Amino acid sequence: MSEVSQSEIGSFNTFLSEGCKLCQKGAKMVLFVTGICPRNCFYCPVSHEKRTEVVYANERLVNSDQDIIKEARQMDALGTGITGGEPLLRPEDILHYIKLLKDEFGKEHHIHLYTSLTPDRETVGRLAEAGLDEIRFHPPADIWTNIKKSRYARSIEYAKDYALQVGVEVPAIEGIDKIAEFTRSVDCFLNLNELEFSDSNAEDMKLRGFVLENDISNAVAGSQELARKIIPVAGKMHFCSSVYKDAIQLRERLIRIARNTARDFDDITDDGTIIYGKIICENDISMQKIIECLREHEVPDDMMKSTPGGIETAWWILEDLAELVRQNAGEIFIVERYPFEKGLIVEKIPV
Ligand SMILES: C[S@@+](CC[C@H](N)C(=O)[O-])C[C@H]1O[C@@H](n2cnc3c(N)ncnc32)[C@H](O)[C@@H]1O
Ligand code: SF4
Repeated sequence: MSEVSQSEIGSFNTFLSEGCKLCQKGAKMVLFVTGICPRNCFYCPVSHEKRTEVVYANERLVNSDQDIIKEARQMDALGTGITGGEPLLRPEDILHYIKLLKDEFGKEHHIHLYTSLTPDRETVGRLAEAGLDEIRFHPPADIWTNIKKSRYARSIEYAKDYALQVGVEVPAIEGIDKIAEFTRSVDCFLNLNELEFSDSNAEDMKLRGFVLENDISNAVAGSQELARKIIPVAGKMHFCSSVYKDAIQLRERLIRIARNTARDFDDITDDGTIIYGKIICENDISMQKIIECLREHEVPDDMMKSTPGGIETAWWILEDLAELVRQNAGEIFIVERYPFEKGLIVEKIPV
């Protein structure tokens, strides 16, 4: 057995694909291409609203190529994971997006694709030629016992012929021992996701007797243990825990966005949110008076910004000058919010 590395929050692996390494740094953009899918996995996490012909780059609804480029720039993405629904229902769109991202960000921008289909040699060749770096197959659970004789085995061989990094990615449920034997025999990596409850699958999962592991995540009890059991038979494997996915990857992505978009006076927290001071001004005259007051106290112009209805500055400047500013201001606050344009406010503390 290869050496197993573990994180303190449940993930472990003997191998990490390039796509996973970038995802762990929060440097992968998620490009969701069509919510339509011909499969019917009982554990499907795709929300009912998204099961239509939509494209999202992270949480941004995509109406044009520029939306994708903007989102990738905002988070300073080093790569993209293309997911769905079933993205290969839209092969021409996928080829277009791969070329778009490679043209814009260079060959080094790493792209991986999820699919539950079994593309033929020509399709795999076109994906590879467009620049795809990694492909992860998701065979439905009812064929796991016969996977060696399935079309997945063929598609995996095509992908290897075209020098793609190839893996199988499935949730850790009963039957993964068959998948582990298979991935070892064809020498591709195996990614196991800790099975999770979501709004879209909760009813089906409860009916099948699945229960939550604890109160702090959506993880299903027993999924992690199943994954641990197959470490000795799996070759190159990685188990991604629910907490890891939610807590660490999201936090790393927020921190990247914050570093890329924060103004000189924003403080970035360890959670990837930003903190600043906000002065509400009742009219233009009071705004002007406050700007003059800040300047008199040697606050440089790049440490304050006029916004509709107010002025934003560093939280510590606001605290220092609170008594002076208050004479002309409406309310004054310290604000913590997500680092996007119009990002959700986490907390607003009156000063
Ligand atoms: C969300 S799917 C998206 C791409 C595509 N629809 C597919 O299933 O391959 C990506 C991966 O998520 C995992 N997955 C699906 N449902 C899950 C669930 N309820 N809990 C944890 N992982 C899940 C599967 O391992 C799958 O390969
Ligand atoms: S293949 Fe993916 S999108 Fe399709 S039903 Fe299964 S989990 Fe959902």
